[in-house]
Amino acid sequence: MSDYLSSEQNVAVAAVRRACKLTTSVFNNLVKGETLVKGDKSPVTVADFSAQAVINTILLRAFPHDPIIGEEDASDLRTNELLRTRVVDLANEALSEKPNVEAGEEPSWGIGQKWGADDLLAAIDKGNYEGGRSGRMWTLDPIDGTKGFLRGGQYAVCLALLVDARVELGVIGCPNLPLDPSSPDGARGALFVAVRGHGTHQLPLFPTLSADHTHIPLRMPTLALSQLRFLESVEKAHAALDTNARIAEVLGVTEAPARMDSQAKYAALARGDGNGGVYLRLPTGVGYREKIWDHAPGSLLIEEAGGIVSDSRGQSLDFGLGRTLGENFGVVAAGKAVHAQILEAIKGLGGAPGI
Ligand SMILES: Nc1ncnc2c1ncn2[C@@H]1O[C@H](COP(=O)(O)OS(=O)(=O)O)[C@@H](OP(=O)(O)O)[C@H]1O
Ligand SMILES: [Mg+2]
Ligand SMILES: [Mg+2]
Ligand SMILES: [Mg+2]
Repeated sequence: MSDYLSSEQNVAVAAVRRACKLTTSVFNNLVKGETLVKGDKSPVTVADFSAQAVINTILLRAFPHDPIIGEEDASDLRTNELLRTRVVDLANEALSEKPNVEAGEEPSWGIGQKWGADDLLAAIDKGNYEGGRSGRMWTLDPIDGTKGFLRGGQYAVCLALLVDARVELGVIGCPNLPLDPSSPDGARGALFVAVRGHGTHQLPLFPTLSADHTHIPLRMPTLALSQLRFLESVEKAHAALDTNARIAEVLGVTEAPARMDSQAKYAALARGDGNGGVYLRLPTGVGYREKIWDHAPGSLLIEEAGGIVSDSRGQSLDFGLGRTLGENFGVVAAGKAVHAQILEAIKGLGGAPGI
């Protein structure tokens, strides 16, 4: 582990691990009937709320002055007692487990104890920061790929530290991603840590041996255009998948795309899984603004593994505009050898929705 941001790395890794243990156990005991419908119609589960309660509780005790931009807020919990009780119990189960000293956990982070409902709801609501261009702030997506989570597919618990609108630390827990991409049916649960200037590393999400704390460096493979396989969203509403197919044709990419929910796509790309080579997320043309917690940690995973991330027009992602990426549209994440050619191909399709 690099010395730069070492205490932030320790705290973020511990918080993400505890949240992933919680989401895994919620899934195993699921519970499909407990899905809520939010105003935006996206499914929100007890796991989202309790994972945000766990991570924010830890961040608030470890770094009391850092604001947090989190996806969820506690308003549904204030009016729904059954849901509130479930979330409080789940969060406390995850928080009260005694600190794992070998993994660097400390009691002063609010772990090894139980918290009251008021404290936990307040912790969730601490994720309401508006963001901005200066200072330190965390972004949190307690479950990215909610739909993937519910269908037993890929999802990710995603945390990032921004300093003056630049991502300096990204931590992503992927409970359902194979630890070793060459054995897709082997052990699942991978944790990814990227630190600006210090690379992207992988380690087991649920360590059992001391050796499991060893960070393994990741480097994106150099692939030619003809070798690429597109990584893309599962949900048609989230990206213009038809346009991806046209771009594949223009570029001579013949492999069928791999569809995967969540920022697990960035992790798989950073690791070079199945000759990924590019993650293409083109806007669907409905004016959707991407949320910063959906891309902050993932984009650093790619940059620190040697790749390039931009929007679909070639602009850098701007994390300093608030809770959304503002005038950035879509995302193109790819290896250095092919990123520019992919942007050219997108430009060539000028009339496609949202481009
Ligand atoms: N219309 C639209 N366009 C683009 N993106 C959207 C849109 N609506 C939602 N979202 C965000 O997509 C996040 C899910 O990530 P993915 O698209 O990579 O996964 S998947 O397609 O759902 O499988 C998802 O994150 P979670 O809500 O955390 O699951 C959303 O923030
Ligand atoms: Mg959501
Ligand atoms: Mg998300
Ligand atoms: Mg989410």
